[in-house]
Amino acid sequence: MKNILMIATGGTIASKEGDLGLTPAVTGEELAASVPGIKDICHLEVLQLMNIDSTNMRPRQWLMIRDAIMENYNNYDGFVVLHGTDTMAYTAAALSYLIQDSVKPIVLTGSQKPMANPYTDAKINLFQSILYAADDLSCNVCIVFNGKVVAGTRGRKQRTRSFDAFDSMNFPELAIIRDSRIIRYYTEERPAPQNLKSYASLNDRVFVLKLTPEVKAEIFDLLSGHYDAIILETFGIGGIPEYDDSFEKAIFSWVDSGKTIAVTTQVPEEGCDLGVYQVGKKFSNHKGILKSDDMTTESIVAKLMWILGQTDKQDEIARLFYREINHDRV
Ligand SMILES: NC(=O)C[C@H](N)C(=O)O
Repeated sequence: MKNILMIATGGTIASKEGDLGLTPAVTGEELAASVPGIKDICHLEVLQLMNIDSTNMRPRQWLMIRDAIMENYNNYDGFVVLHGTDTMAYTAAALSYLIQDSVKPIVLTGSQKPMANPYTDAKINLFQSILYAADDLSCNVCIVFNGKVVAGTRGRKQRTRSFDAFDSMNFPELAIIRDSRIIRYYTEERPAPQNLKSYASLNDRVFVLKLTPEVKAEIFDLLSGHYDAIILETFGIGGIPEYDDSFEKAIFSWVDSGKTIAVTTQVPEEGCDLGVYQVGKKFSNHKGILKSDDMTTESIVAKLMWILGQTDKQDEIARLFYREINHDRV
């Protein structure tokens, strides 16, 4: 029987109604005890790492989760991280970069309703996550939620209330789970155990700038003292205003000074291509401007924090950015 470590971090799944609203209060042990059938699948142990709403989850907590997994890596066959849904896509992406080529699955899950709610989705999500983590064919970082298995770099919280909270963006779901049956849509290449790579540093000076009509390019100057990288969410497939030259100047001087910029789109699906319209093309081949193609913004944030935690050399930043990791870009 497989040994699975469940790492509890909080979220709605662990929440109770208090005077000020829902807040995490239930332990991982109590959550596991609420779900029938776990003993038939695996031997489960629980580590209570923190108990927070994922709104309060930051890179320092991503590193704590990463450390908990790496410290226990040799003693378990798989890991389930209980996590709030609001920032789960960021954490799943961050873990995808911090722990690469893991033959042992690292599964994130949570719920839209607390475990104690009579109509909760917590039991099935927890059960199916453990089932997936204990399956021989599972590997790498993923989200298991509402019967879907989504690669850790492709998740997005798309709905605030429904049980179907997560979608897999611009990439097929890896599998679906119906009751206790895993139906795989995608055969993952299983990494060789000796190829496991883990990283322990992040640079959190990464900012997402969404273009809106009339936003001022001076924002780049205001950001430069605080951030090393900007992720620019352009219009459509890659439009950047050219009614004057302010954006061109701001963007070129940002990258020419050695800082990082990754260009993406604010449209949720199908990705970015700066080369299509005149309003993007001049940025498409300028040295240092990174093209995000079909990556999610959550993954770009985590990837740049990981890359800038390893290097500040522009060529190396580009090399790592364009390397496909856990299906983050095709
Ligand atoms: N459904 C949830 O888990 C939402 C909660 N606010 C969290 O992200 O921690």
